[in-house]
Amino acid sequence: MKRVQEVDVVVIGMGVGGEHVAERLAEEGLDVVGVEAELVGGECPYWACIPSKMMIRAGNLLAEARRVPGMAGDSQVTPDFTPVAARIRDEATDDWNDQVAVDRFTRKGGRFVRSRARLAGPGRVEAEGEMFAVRRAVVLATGSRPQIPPVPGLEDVPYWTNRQAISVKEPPASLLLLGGGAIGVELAQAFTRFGTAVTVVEAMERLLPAEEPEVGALLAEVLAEESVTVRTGARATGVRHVDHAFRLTLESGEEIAGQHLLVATGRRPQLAGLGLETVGLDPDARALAVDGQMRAAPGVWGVGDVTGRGLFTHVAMYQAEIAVRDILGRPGPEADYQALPRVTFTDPEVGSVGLSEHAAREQGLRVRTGIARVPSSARGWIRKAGNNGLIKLVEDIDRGVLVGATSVGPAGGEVLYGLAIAVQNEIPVERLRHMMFAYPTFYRAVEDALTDLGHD
Ligand SMILES: Cc1cc2nc3c(=O)[nH]c(=O)nc-3n(C[C@H](O)[C@H](O)[C@H](O)COP(=O)(O)OP(=O)(O)OC[C@H]3O[C@@H](n4cnc5c(N)ncnc54)[C@H](O)[C@@H]3O)c2cc1C
Ligand SMILES: NC(=O)c1ccc[n+]([C@@H]2O[C@H](COP(=O)([O-])OP(=O)(O)OC[C@H]3O[C@@H](n4cnc5c(N)ncnc54)[C@H](O)[C@@H]3O)[C@@H](O)[C@H]2O)c1
Repeated sequence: MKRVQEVDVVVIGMGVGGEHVAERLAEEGLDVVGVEAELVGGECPYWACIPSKMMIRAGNLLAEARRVPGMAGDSQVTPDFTPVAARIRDEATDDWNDQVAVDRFTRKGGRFVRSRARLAGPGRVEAEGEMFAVRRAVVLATGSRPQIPPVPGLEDVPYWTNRQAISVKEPPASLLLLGGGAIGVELAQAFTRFGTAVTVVEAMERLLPAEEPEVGALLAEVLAEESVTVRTGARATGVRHVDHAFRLTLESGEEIAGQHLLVATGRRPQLAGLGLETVGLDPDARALAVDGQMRAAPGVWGVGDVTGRGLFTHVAMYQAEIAVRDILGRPGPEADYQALPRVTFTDPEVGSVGLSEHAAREQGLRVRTGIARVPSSARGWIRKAGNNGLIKLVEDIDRGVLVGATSVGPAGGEVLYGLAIAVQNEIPVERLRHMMFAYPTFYRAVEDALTDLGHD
């Protein structure tokens, strides 16, 4: 017979989403148990956002230094990955030790349990041989895991996921990257800048296929200029690992080789083994269905990647705050994803918000688009080397508001901010047209894109 302990809240999974809920509720004085099977903080600080952005920052420095000739003198760049790997170990992950995060939570009054937890009926959670009787809320924040495609042979070879790629001490001599999505393009560029021979194999017709088609075309050009081999519309039909090398066979019959193989073909919510059926939820669902207040079932809330909405840290944090409010019984707006922003941190950065032109048309909207190219703007022309980019706006003609926008450029993710405000707040396009745009900023290209609206 297990010991039963009464608590107010149990949070299962202490990634960015769960950690935020657990800390906030503990601060509010609730009796909170946080259960984490691996590291408190989850994927983002240890194997994802933060260390990958450290690699990217280092790669960007190399790229800027390589742009000096013809612009500001001479430069000779000798890449060295040692400081990058050291920064990831020392500053980002504390050598994959979460003690600081555990202490932060317990100092706020929470109780931490390192275990894999599961639901054991309404208001019941089992973890580390203990049973918790939960008075107020169970929060499911179990995140996502890599989705591995059914390529024959893949299960038998030592492929990498983001975890191994992030943990390297040296860049590989060559890398096959299966998947040209967010991870694929970010890491392809970061590694090529350190001398890795990278080949990206993307099944769809373009890189970042969920983004506007102009984005995939632009990124393919940028990556090709940096010696990345990009194979789009390419399906892998088999893989072997022979003599310390991976050999990937494509549908065409061609075989490509690399020292390592990184599989970055998407992620799927982590629901297996959670005991969802014990609270009347579908254990085979693709994602945890939640309402606008993050409720999944009576007494059960869900936040973060597990909900399948966006799979971004900022979405997990946004949902976490809504769940906290709701658990505390405080009123507030429901989750609203109409202006969900995304930024892929390539150079140029790819920012987008709301609907792509295709998605808007699929929804039956009458749309028109406007495009401006960053190199044609004053700031882009001044910048010269490394000035690739574009602004694309999608207007709902009937309402006269932007429903989507894309901003690619040297500061594409930051330029997105104004566009996100416009989409979120449905500011009339007519009013945007009469704003002043500081000269010569990158965001001034938005004015050109507004002028271009309707001139398709
Ligand atoms: C390479 C890479 C780069 C990324 N870069 C960015 C970026 O730049 N910006 C951005 O916004 N997003 C980025 N993301 C996405 C971001 O990492 C995720 O959206 C974010 O981590 C989701 O947080 P989460 O709390 O939902 O889940 P997670 O961070 O996955 O945390 C879930 C936690 O639950 C634990 N867990 C699971 N099951 C159980 C159980 N039964 N019991 C106990 N614990 C359990 C897991 O061990 C894990 O620690 C990136 C992802 C990857 C892979
Ligand atoms: N900057 C950021 O915010 C950032 C960066 C990295 C990752 N992430 C998050 O992590 C998640 C996972 O990243 P990801 O790049 O793995 O997923 P993704 O969904 O962004 O891209 C996966 C890509 O793999 C392709 N693909 C799928 N099966 C394939 C196959 N068999 N062969 C070849 N290509 C195939 C898809 O068409 C897609 O382009 C993303 O959805 C994103 O939410 C965010």
